[in-house]
Amino acid sequence: MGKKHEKKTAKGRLDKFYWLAKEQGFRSRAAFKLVQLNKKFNFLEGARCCIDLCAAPGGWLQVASKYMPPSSLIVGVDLVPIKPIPRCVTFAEDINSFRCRDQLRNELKDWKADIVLHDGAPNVGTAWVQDAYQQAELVLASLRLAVEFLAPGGSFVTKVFRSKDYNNLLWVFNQLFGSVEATKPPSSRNVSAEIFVVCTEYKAPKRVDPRFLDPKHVFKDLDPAALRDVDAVAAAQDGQAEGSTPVLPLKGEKGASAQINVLQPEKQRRKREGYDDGVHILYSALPARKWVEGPHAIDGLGANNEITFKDAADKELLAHEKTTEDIKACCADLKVLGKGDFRNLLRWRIAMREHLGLEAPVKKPGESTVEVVEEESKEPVDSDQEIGEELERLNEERNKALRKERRKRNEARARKVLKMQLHMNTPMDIGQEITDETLQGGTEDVFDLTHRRQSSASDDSSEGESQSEEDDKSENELERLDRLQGGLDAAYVAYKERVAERDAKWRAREARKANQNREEWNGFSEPAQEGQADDSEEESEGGYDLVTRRKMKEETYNTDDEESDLEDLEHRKAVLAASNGSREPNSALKRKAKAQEQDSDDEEIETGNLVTTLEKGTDRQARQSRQAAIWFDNPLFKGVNGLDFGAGDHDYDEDEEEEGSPQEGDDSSEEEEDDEGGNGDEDEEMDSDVEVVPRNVADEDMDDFEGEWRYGDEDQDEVKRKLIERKGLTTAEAMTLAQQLVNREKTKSDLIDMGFSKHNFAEKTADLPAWFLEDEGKHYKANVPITKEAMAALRARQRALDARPIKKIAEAKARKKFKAAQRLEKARKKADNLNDTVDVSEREKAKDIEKVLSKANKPTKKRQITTVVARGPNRGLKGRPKGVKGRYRLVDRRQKKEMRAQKRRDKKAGKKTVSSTSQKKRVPNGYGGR
Ligand SMILES: C[S@@+](CC[C@H](N)C(=O)[O-])C[C@H]1O[C@@H](n2cnc3c(N)ncnc32)[C@H](O)[C@@H]1O
Repeated sequence: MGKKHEKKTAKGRLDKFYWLAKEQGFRSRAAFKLVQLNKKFNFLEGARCCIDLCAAPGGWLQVASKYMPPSSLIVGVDLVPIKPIPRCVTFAEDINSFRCRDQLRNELKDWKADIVLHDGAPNVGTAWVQDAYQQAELVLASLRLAVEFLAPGGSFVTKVFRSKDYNNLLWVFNQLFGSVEATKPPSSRNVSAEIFVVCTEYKAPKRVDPRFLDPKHVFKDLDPAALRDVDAVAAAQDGQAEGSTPVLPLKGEKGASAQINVLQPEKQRRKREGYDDGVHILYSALPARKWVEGPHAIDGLGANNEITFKDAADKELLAHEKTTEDIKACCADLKVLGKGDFRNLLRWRIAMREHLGLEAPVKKPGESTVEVVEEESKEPVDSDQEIGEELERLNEERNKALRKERRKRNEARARKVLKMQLHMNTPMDIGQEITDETLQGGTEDVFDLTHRRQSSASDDSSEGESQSEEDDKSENELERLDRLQGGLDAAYVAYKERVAERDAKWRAREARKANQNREEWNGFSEPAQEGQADDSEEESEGGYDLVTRRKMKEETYNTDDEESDLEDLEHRKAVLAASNGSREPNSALKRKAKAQEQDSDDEEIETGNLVTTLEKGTDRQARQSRQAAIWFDNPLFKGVNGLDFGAGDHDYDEDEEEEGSPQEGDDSSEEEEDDEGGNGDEDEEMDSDVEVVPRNVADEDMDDFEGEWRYGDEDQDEVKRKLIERKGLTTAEAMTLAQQLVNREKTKSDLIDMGFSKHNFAEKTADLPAWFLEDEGKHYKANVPITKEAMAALRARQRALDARPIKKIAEAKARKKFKAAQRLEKARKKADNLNDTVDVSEREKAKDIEKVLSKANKPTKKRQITTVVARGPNRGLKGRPKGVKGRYRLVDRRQKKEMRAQKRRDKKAGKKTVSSTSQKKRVPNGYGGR
């Protein structure tokens, strides 16, 4: 797919910068153009006052506000109102109007602007030349304002289209600014003819010649050839005193403009030269005789609006038999003719020339009519070849249309298959009942009623309809291929189901799910008990199965309500039916289908996937309502607001609409994305890349906060940072990139560039089967190279993590450290006190301090607990036993023996002696230290 084609589609427009703008909260992708221009020229950082002309939706304003110092004045103006942007003043006005100038004066007061920005694009989409001219005029209007409001030395940044006026504009810029540089930032699409001109060092002349700012003068009277001549420009400037008007070079003789070659209009389009010089008249007529006799046949057709038959000489031609009504009509308005018409006119001209004796008829072998090659125009007109070409073109167009339609159908089918995989759809939707048969190798779609009708109809058709029959055939063939594709997809889904079902884990999961459903829908069993023939069975099935069964009994089970959970069950059944069916021989399948046609409704339900529904729209709606009524019949729903079936449906639609609905002016829907700043369609070459970025609902909410500034949201950065801090760089790829960033092997923009690759924008839906997409999803990924060092770093980090002590140990260590610090602090205070005592000699003081400090450094001794056996005088003792100091524990004899034995055993086993404190807990008889 060529780039140009890509660009035409909405998807082609949503490129890297569109997504970046969305991600970074810019209102349009155009914001990146200013970011990139500023990166190159650095005009925003030092500016205190900025005027943004044609600023809607406000991407440039956001950038200006981000890069300019906090207290700067930023004023934005556009034809359409701009949603408020923090730190920016905006108003809606035409930049050509005096009101705009007055309002700018009002906002700026006595300030002068350091920078004037202009990214304006007129409401384009007409002819290229007109669009280009309007753009050039808009540039001049912005220059007019820049000249009025810019401070000396200020900058003017403007968008210009590469048209014939481009050089003229550049010449004017050069007169007013010290430095003028044209550049195309990377974010500006290559297909767009726009280019940005950055003019710096404004000369601020005391008086500017009004002709500089007058489009009539700048674009019409300036000779581009002279402007390109540097010497001429220099000479023009040399002659000027500062502040006075430079002499504008006079326009030289205009050469004859290239006429539009009516037989090759597409070539003309590619020539972006803007206006032909000297073309001021909109309408011109050419007398028929003059055209026939003249040398420039093709040019005559391109340059004129009409061929007239006013004079007697012309009337002679008008009376000629070859001057048919068709020819007359063609001559009446040349501007509406196509290639074929022009060819007819040229043939008529040759005939007239022969009639007038200006050309001798030239006989070609095997041809009765004579075609004269027109020497003057150097345009040989070979009718056979041309007609052949024309036919070829028409065929090509038709094939293209067919291909497009087919692609659309395939896309729709792919979406349905996807929905089916997500259990959002029924296999009926993709015609699975038909494709199963097709998969068996059958050439006929036996169960396709429409096909049968078509084939029987074709039997009756007459010979005269053979062409339409052929068309039908090719259509049928396409449909058959589509169905075959659909069948393959369905078979793939069935295969996946089978594989999954073989997996024990999957079965367990499904069982759990089924149980949940039953629990959830048990409520349905209650009404079902009312006199149903197969009550017991239904009870044992639970709510879900029950409601399904009831539905099946009521009518054909063929809903396409995508939201319905009921379809899950149907889908499973259909998939299983498909997988079983695919194993049946072809004839058996046909027999089965015939039998089904005769079967009762109930049986149809069981195998109903093979029958095309004949329901009308209203019946279907009524049935769906009944289904919904049964569903919401469940007492579980009682008292739940908004679960009225109809209302629920409506709500859903509304939600969908809201999501898809365009928001306000600057916030766009898909349609708006194709517009330039919401100003209607624009010619692709004129595209100025203002892809307005739609905003999330969350973003809108954020805006509701007063003074909330979404761009560069600190909180978001903080959240991201914390996430990385918490999770760390866990993959070798991330580690590699991080290292490359640190080592300056890669820059931030390199990383952003790497993030956008073919993997982001590959068309993955068109014409591709589901199994392929799934496989692609797994394997079609960007392969980011990793380095040895990154792997080593990750491993080292993992080892360090593994070696980390457990939490309790870490806590104990921290406690120990804390206590040591406390001891030291205490000792320090003591030492200070000692130092302050006056009646002690220095030597003694030093000795005491040393003692205190050494004591503090010693680990504290564990307090000794003396164990005292309660016998003899100590038996039944109340109070402290005699001769025992410090803490003591009174135990009986047996306990003391047990403790000793335990110590011995522990020593033998090499265990640490059980501390007296922990031992204390084990005292069985409740004795404890006092
Ligand atoms: C390409 S958009 C500007 C995008 C803007 N720089 C941004 O970053 O969001 C062009 C804008 O020019 C505006 N425009 C065109 N003609 C205008 C005029 N005569 N006066 C004011 N604005 C004009 C359009 O309304 C449109 O919003």
